[in-house]
Amino acid sequence: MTANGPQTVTTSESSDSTADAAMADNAPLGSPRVDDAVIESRNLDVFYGDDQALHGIDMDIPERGVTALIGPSGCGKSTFLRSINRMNDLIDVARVEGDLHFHGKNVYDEDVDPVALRRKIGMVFQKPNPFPKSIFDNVAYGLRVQGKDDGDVEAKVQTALERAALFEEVEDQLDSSGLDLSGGQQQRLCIARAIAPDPEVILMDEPASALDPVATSKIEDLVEELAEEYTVVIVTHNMQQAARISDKTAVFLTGGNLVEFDDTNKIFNNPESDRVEDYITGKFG
Ligand SMILES: Nc1ncnc2c1ncn2[C@@H]1O[C@H](COP(=O)(O)OP(=O)(O)OP(=O)(O)O)[C@@H](O)[C@H]1O
Repeated sequence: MTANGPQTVTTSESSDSTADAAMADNAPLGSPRVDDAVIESRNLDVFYGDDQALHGIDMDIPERGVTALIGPSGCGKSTFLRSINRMNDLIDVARVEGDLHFHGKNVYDEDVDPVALRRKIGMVFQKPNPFPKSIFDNVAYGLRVQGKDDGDVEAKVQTALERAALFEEVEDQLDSSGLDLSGGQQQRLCIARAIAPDPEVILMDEPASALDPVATSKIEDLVEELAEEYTVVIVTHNMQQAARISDKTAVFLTGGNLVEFDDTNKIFNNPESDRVEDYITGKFG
């Protein structure tokens, strides 16, 4: 943890009844706990300076499948996503309290190396951001950082490009710049770059919002395929997209609260909360 990095207060093992009551008050509707959780958020608060962006987030993310984070602008979806692999460490004023467990280990413990963590929990951003390097070098980048630049690198690059549904389109131009690809291809290249180091979890922050409908549909198909092997957590503004591709949906609402978390079918067809129903049906956005 850097001097400017987030501070952590461990609260999940507290037996203090007041703390338990406070957590219960904040508990989202639906089924925030799952049996096969790979990520467990417990009473997670995130602050930017004096402003609190997330309040007591309590949520389990199951292994494999797609978990969608939805909600109006500014409700803290990206902040929560970045908390999972400690990308908020890179924001000087960000501070995290509470626990975020990955396979039972709090990622904010002092002995966790955030760089190693991000190899296990990769990230794809809203705007495709390939490096100004060749297609091959973009995908090989993570492997080289890991010191895995052995004889296997070519095979691993090919596998990652295949998994990202891009290999057939670029196999004759692996030495060309990644920046010469179309927007949709660039985003699939970024997905290939994220999966080359063989992560377990892929975080996606509105990965299709900068793309046209055809490229968006390819990304959606790809997300569903990847979810057979990886745990995918995706932020999206597009409710139809969340309904189409996710298994679980978390609804955050203004003020940084997780209001409801449940199976996607339940959230979209029969939510517990009236506010979630109003949001889903477009009464506010
Ligand atoms: N780097 C930052 N510094 C200060 N405040 C921030 C920072 N990033 C986000 N915030 C604030 O935290 C709150 C949550 O923002 P966040 O981007 O997580 O919301 P979001 O739901 O992902 O929004 P959007 O859908 O518009 O991307 C907002 O009030 C935002 O202004």
